[in-house]
Amino acid sequence: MADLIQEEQQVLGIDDKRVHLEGGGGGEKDMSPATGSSIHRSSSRPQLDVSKAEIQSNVEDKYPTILLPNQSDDLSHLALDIGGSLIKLVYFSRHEGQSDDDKRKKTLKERLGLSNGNRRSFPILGGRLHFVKFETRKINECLDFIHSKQLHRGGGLESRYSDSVADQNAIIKATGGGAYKYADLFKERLGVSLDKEDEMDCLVAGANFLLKAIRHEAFTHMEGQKEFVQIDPNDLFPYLLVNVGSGVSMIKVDGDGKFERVSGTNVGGGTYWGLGRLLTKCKSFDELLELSQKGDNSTIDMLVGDIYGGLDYSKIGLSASTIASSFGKTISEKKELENYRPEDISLSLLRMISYNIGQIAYLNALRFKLKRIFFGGFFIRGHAYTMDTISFAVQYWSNGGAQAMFLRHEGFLGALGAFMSYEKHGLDDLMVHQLVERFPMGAPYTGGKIHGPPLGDLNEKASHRNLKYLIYAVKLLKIIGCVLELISWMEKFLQKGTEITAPVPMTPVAGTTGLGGFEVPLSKGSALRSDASALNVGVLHLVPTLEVFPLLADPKLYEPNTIDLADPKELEYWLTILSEHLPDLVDKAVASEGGTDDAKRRGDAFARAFSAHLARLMEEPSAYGKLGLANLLEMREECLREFQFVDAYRSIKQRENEASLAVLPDLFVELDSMDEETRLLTLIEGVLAANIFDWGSRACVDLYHKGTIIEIYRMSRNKMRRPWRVDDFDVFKERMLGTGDKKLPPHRRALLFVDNSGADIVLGMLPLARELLRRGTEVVLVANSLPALNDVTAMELPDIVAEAAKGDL
Ligand SMILES: Nc1ncnc2c1ncn2[C@@H]1O[C@H](COP(=O)(O)OP(=O)(O)O)[C@@H](O)[C@H]1O
Ligand SMILES: CC(C)(COP(=O)(O)O)[C@@H](O)C(=O)NCCC(=O)O
Ligand SMILES: [Mn+2]
Repeated sequence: MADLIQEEQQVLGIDDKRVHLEGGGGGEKDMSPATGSSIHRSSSRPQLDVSKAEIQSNVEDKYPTILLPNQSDDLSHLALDIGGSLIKLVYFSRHEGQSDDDKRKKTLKERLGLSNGNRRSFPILGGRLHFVKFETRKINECLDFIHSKQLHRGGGLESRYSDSVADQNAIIKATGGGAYKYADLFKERLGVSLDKEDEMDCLVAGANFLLKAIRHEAFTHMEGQKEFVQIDPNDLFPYLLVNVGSGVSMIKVDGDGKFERVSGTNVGGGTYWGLGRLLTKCKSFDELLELSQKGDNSTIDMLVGDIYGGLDYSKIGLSASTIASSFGKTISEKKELENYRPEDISLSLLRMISYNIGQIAYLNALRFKLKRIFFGGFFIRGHAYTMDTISFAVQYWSNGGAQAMFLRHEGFLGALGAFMSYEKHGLDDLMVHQLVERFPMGAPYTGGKIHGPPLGDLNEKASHRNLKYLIYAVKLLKIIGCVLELISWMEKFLQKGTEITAPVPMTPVAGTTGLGGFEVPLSKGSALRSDASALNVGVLHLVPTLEVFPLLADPKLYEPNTIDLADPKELEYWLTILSEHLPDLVDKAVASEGGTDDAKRRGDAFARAFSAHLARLMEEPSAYGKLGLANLLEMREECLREFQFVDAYRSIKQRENEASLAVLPDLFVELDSMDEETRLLTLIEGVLAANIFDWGSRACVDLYHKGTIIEIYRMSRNKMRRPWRVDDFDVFKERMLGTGDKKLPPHRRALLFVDNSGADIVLGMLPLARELLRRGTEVVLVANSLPALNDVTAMELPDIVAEAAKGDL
């Protein structure tokens, strides 16, 4: 067993079977001096330079940092798109723990109670892309934001440069008309120069990047139904990009950097907002959009039926309910503006402009024989009615030949494009799986503390607590997606325990639209959150070391979500499971932090925030993009982490590891008494039997109460009857033991992907690893880098293995 801790032993970190190729040994693909930096290019701007990288390690340091000798602190990380209506910001922040975050790491280390040792570390390289927007007329708020986050100073908050000397040379990439208009203001207020990038170049670069790099970025929206489309990056071009900002640009895109602006219209987002404001006195765009949801446009629009005495004009295919003339009814001399409902005006206007844009887009697609049209720009605003109207126009006029698609990062194309124009960050080289979208889960992660007493006794009956969470969830639901407001709301809520007014999702309205073909979509998917910053666009986490395991039979087909939650029944089932499991999880999380008052408060806040997300998903399954089970579970872990629960199952894992380690020597004796063939079968049966110890499964949790670990393990092992559901044992046996005289050399290296703590790793996987090591095979244990339920993490493995080795005499 001492073999297990020999130098060859490596531990890799994985997130759902995507492997971080990091840590020591041969896994450090991205850091090896030999491979150098694949994203290194010569340019004036610095980037994440991984050439000559090495792991810094000394005996006491369990978390040695990765030294990037060629890495400047000054990562290019902010770009702007200053449009006629809105300023869009895209900025990059490095992952915590990479630079000056050692303090946090120390406390994490202390909290986990980890011992010393000369072990390899698993730092997370990379960073996050954030998306924020401001109204152009409130540019000062934007300047304040940039200043408060020190985004204009190259290295962000952790910048070494503390005064303005370095800033005088700072350059920020900027696009949109405002890059010209406000250049002096930026120089004056922040001391930075705006490096102007062409708006069309940026729109195209942003769209191409998103469509290639983000899974399920594009979707269709027809009659209230959103469907994500997976675009094949090799079959993307040509397409028509329609950016609906203040005005509308239509661009035929033939490749990266290959495009032509073929058309445009001055009837765009600014027209809807401007005319709408004049006609309805609305104070904000969202208010105007919200009004439209309660509108009935048949009081404003002149329908075919109004002209034809209620009849269809079927000869040319027009039904009585088709709009013949937008706003045509308002010619009536008997009525003035105040006699019309603002709701109806807003809907009529929205429909007129959306339909017109859809129609012009189609005509241009026809002109250039383009089948796919992507619509971006903040006019879309993820609004169901807008998207349905555009889709309807495209579909109707093209007879189904062309398809309208929308983008989740709709309004950020230009800003992303400007961001990409920094030559050296190498973002464009990234593969699909290296960007992982994460959503702020509601914790006051800006550094604010959760104040006040825990709300309610955590030992209350589960059902009561479920109900309580549900009520809070409904309240919280009103504000999810609105990060900045959410934080202050959450803090206030926890301080006072009273309801604070928050933006309310709009109620469903159904009615005639005169659109000729479909009704006003229900509020499903159309709820507006009056945020100026967040939409439902998550932060894109850039994880340059996250790779799909290359030795999978077909890595391209790898899909971490084993269950697709697109089926409403499946979704309801899982949301219910997670909801029911919540009180139990909170108890464990609180216990893992010593059951302190602070932990209880955080536990309570976590439960409310997570319930709110569940409720939101129940209402709108695609609120956060395409959803699979793995995403849902990851969301829960993210949420726990945001509420500072570093490892909710820590004490359970410890207990189970100890219990399993205590019986491991007996198991070794039992295994060693067997002949080779029986032992091999018993080992594999053991792997299968031990894997049932999973706290994610209700049935298993019930089982735990019925016996000791070794009893349950033996019972399960004895119950194994071949053939198993997936049974390759005969092939495996032949490879391991050979047939007759034919013996094969041992495997050179085996990667064991390990799952749960306790019996699974100790009684299942380690005996198998030991067997392989005895045969001279190098063994690599591959585990999650971050805790998830009772999963064993890469960081925990060395201690477990060391303990196990003690029992192998
Ligand atoms: N919070 C908001 N304030 C103003 N306009 C908004 C808002 N949200 C969406 N819009 C719509 O988006 C349009 C601006 O879209 P955008 O793509 O940012 O264009 P621009 O680059 O011209 O600012 C506005 O004209 C309006 O129709
Ligand atoms: C001038 C613009 C490129 C500016 O971009 P915006 O701020 O609207 O995003 C755009 O408003 C536009 O394309 N307008 C339409 C002009 C026309 O083709 O008639
Ligand atoms: Mn724009």
